[in-house]
Amino acid sequence: MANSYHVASRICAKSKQPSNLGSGLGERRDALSLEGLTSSSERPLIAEAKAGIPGPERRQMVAVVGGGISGLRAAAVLQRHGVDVVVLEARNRLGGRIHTSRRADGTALDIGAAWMHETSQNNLVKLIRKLGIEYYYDDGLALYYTEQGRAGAQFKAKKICDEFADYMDWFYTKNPDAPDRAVSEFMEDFVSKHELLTEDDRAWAPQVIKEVELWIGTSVSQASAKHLSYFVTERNLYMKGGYDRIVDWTAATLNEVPGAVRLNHFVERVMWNNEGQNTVTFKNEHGHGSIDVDAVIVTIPLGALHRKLLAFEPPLPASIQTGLQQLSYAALGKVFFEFAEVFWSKDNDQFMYYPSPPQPPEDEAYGSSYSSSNASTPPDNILAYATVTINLWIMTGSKSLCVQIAEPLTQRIEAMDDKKAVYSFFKPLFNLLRTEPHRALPKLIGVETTKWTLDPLAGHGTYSADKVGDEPELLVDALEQHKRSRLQFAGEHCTITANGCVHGAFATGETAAKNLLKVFGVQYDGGDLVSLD
Ligand SMILES: Cc1cc2nc3c(=O)[nH]c(=O)nc-3n(C[C@H](O)[C@H](O)[C@H](O)COP(=O)(O)OP(=O)(O)OC[C@H]3O[C@@H](n4cnc5c(N)ncnc54)[C@H](O)[C@@H]3O)c2cc1C
Repeated sequence: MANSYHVASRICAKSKQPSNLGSGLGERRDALSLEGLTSSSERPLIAEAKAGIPGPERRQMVAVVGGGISGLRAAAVLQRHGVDVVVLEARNRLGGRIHTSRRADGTALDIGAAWMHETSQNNLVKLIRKLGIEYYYDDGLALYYTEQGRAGAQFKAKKICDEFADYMDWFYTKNPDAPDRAVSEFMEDFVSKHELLTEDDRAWAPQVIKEVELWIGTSVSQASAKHLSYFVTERNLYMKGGYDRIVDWTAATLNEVPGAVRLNHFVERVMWNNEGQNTVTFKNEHGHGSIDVDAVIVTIPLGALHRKLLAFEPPLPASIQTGLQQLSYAALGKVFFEFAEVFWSKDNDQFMYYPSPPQPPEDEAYGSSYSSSNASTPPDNILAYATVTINLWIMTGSKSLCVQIAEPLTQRIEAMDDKKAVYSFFKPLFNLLRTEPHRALPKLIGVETTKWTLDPLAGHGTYSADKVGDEPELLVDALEQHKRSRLQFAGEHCTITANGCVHGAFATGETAAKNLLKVFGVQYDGGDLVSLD
């Protein structure tokens, strides 16, 4: 997630079934009740829309594959310009990787996106007041922890990470053709050559840089040094009132048109060409069906495209295929723990934990301030990983913590069904977060784990990430080359600016719609409150 930060201070199987796996914590079944029409009744509807008026005055019909924020925005912009749209969404809800779970009292809990990032440039912020959405800027100071407890002076290692990020940026600007390297490898090199660092600095800076794992969703041993965006200045706005409010606003005009939004429609195949005869085949509860349209916008996640969840006939242009391959997909996980009492600091928005440096050989260890444990192997529990724990007591008023983790740990934890085992794994972290007078941890009320990595409709992950060797601009360049095509793509992976983010995805939906308006010869109206230009 190049230009954003998910925590705080800082992109066929024809027979594949829709899984409707909810990515955790229950699907929202009630919000949109439009059930898919049967394939037999769809055909006359579409045929009606396309029939009769030849030439430019005939209304165009666009199929949007996927009802996440990018697909909904694309469809809404086209609809506003008089284009007929049909959004085909495989799940029983809209929003995709925006998924708000609501309690009986209305309290919102976001299982997917939870923050608006880059708030100074993010036009979606304008919807906060307009829609009266409760929000919280989590600018409060974080507390830092290591295996030994609350962190001390060694956390000037954070400043060394800032210096390292500056250095990487400068290095690749000066040497654009230098080979890409893993962030962790580059960091080891940096600290070993830096003459003015102490032993502590050299040991801890590579641990502290792991904090970026919680923004990008992948480990520093996989992350690209060349493309790492390291942001520490932006503000982040927590969507206390629930991100689904933004989805509902985006989908509002679509929901007014019967048949424009079809849930439980799993698209299997897109047959496309640039002459205007495009066909989308799908599966729903009634069986298989197809829709003939003038153009198609595909918004399924990058991870789903990688796994060929959807077939294209003819195959995609080579440049788009290459672009898709040269961008990776990552997995941020969230684990929610509810307790009977708040035993952690009520004053801090979040708690950052850094794992101990690897133990040096015995004869070098004397006098060092590495791990207090004598184990030469890291513990097989949460203390071996960098985590950020979100204080939901402050955010939502619930006696809950949300621990955010990155791959490969995300896959491991999300595959665990035994909640007791999950709690045991995380307990050492909670012991560190205890404040007086809590000598023992209070009763655990509940544990919930996200399931994005088990979800084919989310591409078995959460958002795009630049891993070593990736060339993220290739996909964006390829999409630009094909901007007059009747097959468009949108989604968080289709942008460099704000990629991986809700506002980035939203903007790509608008861009895909504008591209098709040009193809159709329809004048763009200049945009609305939240348009980028
Ligand atoms: C855990 C997590 C935390 C995040 N945190 C943040 C955050 O704090 N801030 C932020 O800005 N962003 C965050 N993001 C990223 C953000 O949620 C996404 O970038 C954005 O929602 C993606 O929107 P999209 O339209 O590109 O894709 P999606 O929302 O994934 O929409 C694609 C849709 O296509 C559907 N689909 C898939 N296959 C088919 C098919 N064959 N037929 C029909 N439909 C199909 C899917 O069900 C889905 O609804 C987070 C994401 C996750 C998962």
